[in-house]
Amino acid sequence: MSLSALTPSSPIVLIGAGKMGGALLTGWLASGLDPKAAIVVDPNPPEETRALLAKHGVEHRTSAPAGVAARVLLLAVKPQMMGTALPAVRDLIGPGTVTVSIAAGTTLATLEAALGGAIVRAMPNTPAQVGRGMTGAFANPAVTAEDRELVGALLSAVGEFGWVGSEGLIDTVTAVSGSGPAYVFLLAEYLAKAGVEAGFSPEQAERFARQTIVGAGELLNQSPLPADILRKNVTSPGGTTAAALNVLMAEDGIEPILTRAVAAAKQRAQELAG
Ligand SMILES: NC(=O)C1=CN([C@@H]2O[C@H](COP(=O)(O)OP(=O)(O)OC[C@H]3O[C@@H](n4cnc5c(N)ncnc54)[C@H](OP(=O)(O)O)[C@@H]3O)[C@@H](O)[C@H]2O)C=CC1
Ligand SMILES: O=C(O)[C@@H]1CCC=N1
Repeated sequence: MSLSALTPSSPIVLIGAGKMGGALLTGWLASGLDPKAAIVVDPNPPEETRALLAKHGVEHRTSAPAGVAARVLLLAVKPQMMGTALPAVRDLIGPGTVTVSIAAGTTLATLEAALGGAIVRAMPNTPAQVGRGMTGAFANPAVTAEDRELVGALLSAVGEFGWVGSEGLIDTVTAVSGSGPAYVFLLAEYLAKAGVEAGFSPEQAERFARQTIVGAGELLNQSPLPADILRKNVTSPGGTTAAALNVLMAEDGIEPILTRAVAAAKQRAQELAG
């Protein structure tokens, strides 16, 4: 099913159009969503979203409109705002509505108690802003095959998309790919800092570190080889990379740290569930 299933009388209503909501809307519009088939509800959208709404003529409301039954209700507010947001959007739900929440931690049980009906929990990430996201999703039993197709089309509009087999795995998606871009950006920051230590100017360090992450990511993207082989291809026996990897792959190196970081993110997702 394509986004043409969404029409002015059967619209998608986006609640919260900040970083993620704005990225999703950008992808939908680029994938052919009729701007008249979208309504955005956000009391205070950021400047980029305001420009996007103005450019495409998408209807913007500061609170949920009356008399609208959404085909898709997409919740993209912070988990901490859900308590306020959920009662305010209940009237947007009709018999054919599928609700999609991208909030970290907010459970299907919470969403079902507040809204009922067909509900999907999804977890995208910020590379969705450039159409290179990774999104995982899990649906409750009320979600129909048609809903799944439509939700899949919406989430595929900003990158890769896949259903996961249990709700618990959404917290794993959150910890690995939802938060994951931050881990990669931190690596870019620290590589640049280490470059300064090793003699670069800050500008040089930023350029060489950034392009290394970009280039390695693109090689990983284009190559059929798995990450460990690509790593080994950089590593000459007895060479410079081996010297660095001896540090990074030591017992107290990057693996236990990353494992702890992902576990901490997953635990926080579970805490956000309340
Ligand atoms: N950022 C990320 O990397 C990812 C975030 N997520 C999830 O996406 C959700 C949104 O995150 P993000 O886009 O980063 O957050 P943002 O703060 O950028 O966007 C949320 C937007 O919703 C607005 N808002 C607040 N309350 C309401 C309301 N009651 N009704 C409508 N709009 C409201 C906010 O306005 P105001 O600023 O005035 O509060 C803001 O414009 C979160 O639940 C997060 O867990 C999921 C994947 C990745
Ligand atoms: O930090 C967070 O809670 C959100 C969810 C995944 C990425 N950002």
